[in-house]
Amino acid sequence: MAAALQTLGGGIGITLHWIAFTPTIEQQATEEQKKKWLKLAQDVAIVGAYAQTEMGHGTFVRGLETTATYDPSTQEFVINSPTLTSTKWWPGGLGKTANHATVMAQLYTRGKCYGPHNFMVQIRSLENHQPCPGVTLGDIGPKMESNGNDNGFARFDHVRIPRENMLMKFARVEADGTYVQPPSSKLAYSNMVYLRGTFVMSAAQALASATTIAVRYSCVRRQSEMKPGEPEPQILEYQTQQYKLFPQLAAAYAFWFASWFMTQQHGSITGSMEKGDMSGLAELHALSAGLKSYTTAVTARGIDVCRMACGGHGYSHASGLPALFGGAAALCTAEGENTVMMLQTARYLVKCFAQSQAGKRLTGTVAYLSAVQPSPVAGNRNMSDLGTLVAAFQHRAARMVRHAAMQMQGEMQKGKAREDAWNSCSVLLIKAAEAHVHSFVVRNFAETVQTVEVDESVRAVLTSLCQLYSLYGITEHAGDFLKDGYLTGRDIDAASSHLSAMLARVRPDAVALVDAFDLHDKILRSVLGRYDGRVYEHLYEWAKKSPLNKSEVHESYYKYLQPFLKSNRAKL
Ligand SMILES: CCCCC/C=C/C(=O)SCCNC(=O)CCNC(=O)[C@H](O)C(C)(C)COP(=O)(O)OP(=O)(O)OC[C@H]1O[C@@H](n2cnc3c(N)ncnc32)[C@H](O)[C@@H]1OP(=O)(O)O
Ligand SMILES: Cc1cc2nc3c(=O)[nH]c(=O)nc-3n(C[C@H](O)[C@H](O)[C@H](O)COP(=O)(O)OP(=O)(O)OC[C@H]3O[C@@H](n4cnc5c(N)ncnc54)[C@H](O)[C@@H]3O)c2cc1C
Repeated sequence: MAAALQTLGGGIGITLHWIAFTPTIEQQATEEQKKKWLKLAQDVAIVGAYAQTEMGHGTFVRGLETTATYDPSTQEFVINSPTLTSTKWWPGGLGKTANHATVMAQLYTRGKCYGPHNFMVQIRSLENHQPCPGVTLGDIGPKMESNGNDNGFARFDHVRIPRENMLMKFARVEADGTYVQPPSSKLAYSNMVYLRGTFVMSAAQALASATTIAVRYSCVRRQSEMKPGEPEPQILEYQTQQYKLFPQLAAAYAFWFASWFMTQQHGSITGSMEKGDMSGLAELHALSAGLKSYTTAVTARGIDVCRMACGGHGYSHASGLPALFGGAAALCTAEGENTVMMLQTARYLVKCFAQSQAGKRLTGTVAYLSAVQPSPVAGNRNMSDLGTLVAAFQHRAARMVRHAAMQMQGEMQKGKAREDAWNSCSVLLIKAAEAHVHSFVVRNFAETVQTVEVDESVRAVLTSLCQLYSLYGITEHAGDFLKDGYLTGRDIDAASSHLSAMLARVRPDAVALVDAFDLHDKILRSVLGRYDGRVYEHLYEWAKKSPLNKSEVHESYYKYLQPFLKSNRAKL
């Protein structure tokens, strides 16, 4: 559902009801509260927004200014927006659609602040949809994309809600105002972890859509002469076109497989957390934050590569690519800005590295950090072997994590405070965390293709795609692999020539590989990416529907151009 809604460009008022509001009830409400709100939400008898971000703070959740102050005399919370910057700003559907919102606010009880917690607040009347007393609501105005979604603002003027409206699955406030701690203070953020995980699938779907459009169009479009006098070839025959598109196609597959892993990991770790075992929370957070950041960033860049690969027609809204880009750009910022998210992954990696140095054997997605040897053994590597490629990515990531962590340690030994050392190493840390996530995506891709049992030929083509993805990553980041001599210049040359071979090998299957995404024309909404390939006829039909073509002579002619031309002619 989440990915399907985001395919609509994250673009309708009810999107956040499904992807954030309802899951927040599922994850943060007690059984009693679920009985009250979950069915209403599932049946859309109430419509909700997820109201966390404020005008002044999005990233720094601890810095939110909205307050929820408990009043034991009435057993109510008072929700208040004390400053302009505390105005809730951005939540999807908040402006005009929602009549309820889960509101993240600083919880005060018995004079003490316990940090951000979630509260269920009714914001509009269920009778006439007018804002409830004390609530000011509105839309924040046009955005880069997703303008069918009324991202909104909300201000609360001492709005009273019953005590039972605090989502109390983890933390509680008793009737007398006693605060009961949750098993982990970060459980109030569990819905963000969930949503970040779903963004990985949204990224995969967006990149799959863009590559479907660009690969299909590249088979329809013919341009130039490859050999003098011969018919114009399909532009997909040009190696440079394949080099633009096939790495994006491979990344779309890699991200689907990563999203499957993420979903499975989320289910298994949250299952353990339900039983009181919180040990997987840090890894789940680090993995979801890093994957969200990496996949959405690569997707946004990849969609733009697809746009340019479609030449002039790619720039037209008829291609569907500008809208896809706008949607992917939102994924880079929403649900945790990408740099900030990658730094969270780096934070986890630095901790794991320190544990490994102290002799602890690491497990899960970071196990390789203790297994990889710091001193590389150079040699003639078989750069078409998937095992070799996976090992190379792990070595690169382990070296970069070690380098960033040691650099930080060095700065601290020279007397810098930890926070200052962190900031001055944060570019290195980001790169190390990206290398870690990249290495995870490669390994997961390689492991997934090995499990394909249905058909030998399907496994073969997916293996080629996985090799292509890995070799492209190595040639793009050659310096990282060469730095400590793990790969040699000859290895990189071998990687480049294997990559060229893979481009040629994937070419005959390229259309089948995008058709396999099974994206209906109604979902793609692209003239260039039509399944039937009838691009030119439909481009002409599409243009005829342009609002400027409603009349033969546009009204602006009579208003501006005609008098202007007349006066110019009179001067002659
Ligand atoms: C396009 C269509 C749909 C769009 C839908 C969009 C919806 C939204 O955008 S909803 C709003 C989303 N907002 C965010 O995602 C806010 C991002 N910020 C944060 O999540 C956090 O504040 C933070 C990750 C930036 C951390 O803040 P910080 O104040 O520096 O650290 P804390 O004191 O809060 O954390 C200390 C400790 O806890 C770990 N941690 C942080 N978050 C989580 C988490 N979700 N789960 C588990 N653990 C978490 C953090 O790593 C620290 O760990 P230690 O290193 O062990 O101390
Ligand atoms: C399309 C869209 C939909 C959204 N929907 C919702 C919604 O439904 N509900 C909701 O509550 N919110 C929503 N948001 C808000 C969104 O969650 C925030 O915009 C996002 O978390 C980023 O926070 P920010 O705007 O404060 O960015 P900022 O943190 O101000 O980022 C600005 C810059 O500062 C940098 N920066 C900030 N902190 C650090 C740091 N610690 N270290 C290094 N660099 C840093 C960032 O990397 C970035 O370059 C939405 C946003 C968008 C764009």
